[in-house]
Amino acid sequence: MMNSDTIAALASAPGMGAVALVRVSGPDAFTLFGDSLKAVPKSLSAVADYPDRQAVLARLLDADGEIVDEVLATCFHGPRSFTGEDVVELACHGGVLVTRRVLERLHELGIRAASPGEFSHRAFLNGKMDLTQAEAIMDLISAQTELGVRAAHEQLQGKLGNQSEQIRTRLIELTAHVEAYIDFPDEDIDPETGDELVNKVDVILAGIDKMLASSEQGRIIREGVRTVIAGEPNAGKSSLLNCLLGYERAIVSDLAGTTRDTVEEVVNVQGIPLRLVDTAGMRETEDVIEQQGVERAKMQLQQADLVLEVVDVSKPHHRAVDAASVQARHHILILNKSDLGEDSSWAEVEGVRISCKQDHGVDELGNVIINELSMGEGEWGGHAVAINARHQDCLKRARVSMLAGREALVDGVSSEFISMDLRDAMDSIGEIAGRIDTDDVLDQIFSTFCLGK
Ligand SMILES: Nc1nc2c(c(=O)[nH]1)N(C=O)[C@@H](CNc1ccc(C(=O)N[C@@H](CCC(=O)O)C(=O)O)cc1)CN2
Ligand SMILES: Nc1nc2c(ncn2[C@@H]2O[C@H](COP(=O)(O)OP(=O)(O)OP(=O)(O)O)[C@@H](O)[C@H]2O)c(=O)[nH]1
Ligand SMILES: [Mg+2]
Repeated sequence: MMNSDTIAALASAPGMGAVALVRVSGPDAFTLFGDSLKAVPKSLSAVADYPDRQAVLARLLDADGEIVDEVLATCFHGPRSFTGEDVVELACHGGVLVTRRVLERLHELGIRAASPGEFSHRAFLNGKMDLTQAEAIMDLISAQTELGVRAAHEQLQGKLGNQSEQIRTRLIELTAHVEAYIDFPDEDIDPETGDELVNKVDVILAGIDKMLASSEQGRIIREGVRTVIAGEPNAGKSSLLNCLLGYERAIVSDLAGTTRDTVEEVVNVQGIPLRLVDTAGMRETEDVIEQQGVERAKMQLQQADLVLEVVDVSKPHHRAVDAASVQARHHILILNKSDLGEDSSWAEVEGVRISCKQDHGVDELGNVIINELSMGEGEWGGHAVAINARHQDCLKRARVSMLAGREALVDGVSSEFISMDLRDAMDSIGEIAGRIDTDDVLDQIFSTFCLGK
């Protein structure tokens, strides 16, 4: 069992900062130090005697008794620690060489290097947090916007895990009710009870659907919206990218065909991360390099969540982006260069009128984007917890089982079969908080964590 090892890793960023934090966790976290960690206060001889959760000035010594580093050591006596095991945290001097020496010394003492996510994995196995909370830690670290941080914090507090557990509790009650009939094979579920059970199924299904409804928001918060700026050459696509970013990232010129390769940047629009991709203007061309640029633009269009199609509103109506080639669910037409006056052919056309040159209408465009994505405070701000792809998969499977169970109920199928569907649903829901996952699944989830977590 992995938990018999005592492990160590750098918890802070490597090679940076004045102080680096090295975490040691495991059953022998205190004893393995032996005489190698010498507290400055003479009254403290063994690490196990250090006062719980108090920083102690100490010297880490090598095999010859030479100083490896002067550290502040803090002991957390299990189970009251992050992992639930005995933990020693060493606040060392920062710097690549010092921290490397400290880790090497720990390995000499029999403390193994932790793998990515191993601390969180242990915390999970020791019941310190559920799987959604463990996932929230990584979301928190990789959050790109305030909203991302807020959503991760809510999940870390257990909101999502509680929601799924609530559904699971309802399911347990319902299953018990259905299974009460199994012991009496001659007794069918009477119609009145049948209706009552169907209602209960529907309440549970509604709960599942409510959680599922946050999946797009979840993906947007965690990964950002793949936003592709496309249109004909010279329409002002690169100007729009620069406008949204607030600095001159891409080359802008009055020559059609300026942008060749795609240019990618992340921009924060009202708390929502947009992964902006500026592309080459779409046109038939003899230029081989430009042709490749246009090919790349087309490829980007196929992967987009949101397409910002830019046209030059001062010129006669023409659209280079073939609407049929856009698979994105969200598509916004941007009528740029409104400062030059609008050609009458655009009069009836709906879209957002802006001028990148005068920085006019760009804030309004932000509002339109947020509305288009249903990410406004009103729609979204109230319940900042959003599910990830794994949760979505569990919920979808639960949904399928619930629908099968519902059908069986309505058809008056024997309660044994109904109960099997309900139990499948229960298992799928349980996977969200990590109740019944196999070691393989857990290893896979935690291996995506960063080292030291
Ligand atoms: N120095 C340090 N800072 C850190 C962490 C850490 O591990 N070490 N964390 C790592 O991510 C985060 C804090 N998370 C933590 C969560 C729980 C416990 C803990 O000791 N829990 C015990 C005691 C709770 C109590 O006081 O009652 C427990 O759950 O039993 C520690 C850190 C951020 N800052
Ligand atoms: N008057 C006016 N000119 C603009 C506006 N936006 C962009 N331009 C100008 O239009 C020209 C083309 O702008 P770009 O941003 O390079 O256009 P693009 O769509 O990226 O062009 P390609 O990369 O060649 O496909 C530049 O001279 C810009 O200064 C605008 O709102 N008003
Ligand atoms: Mg360009």
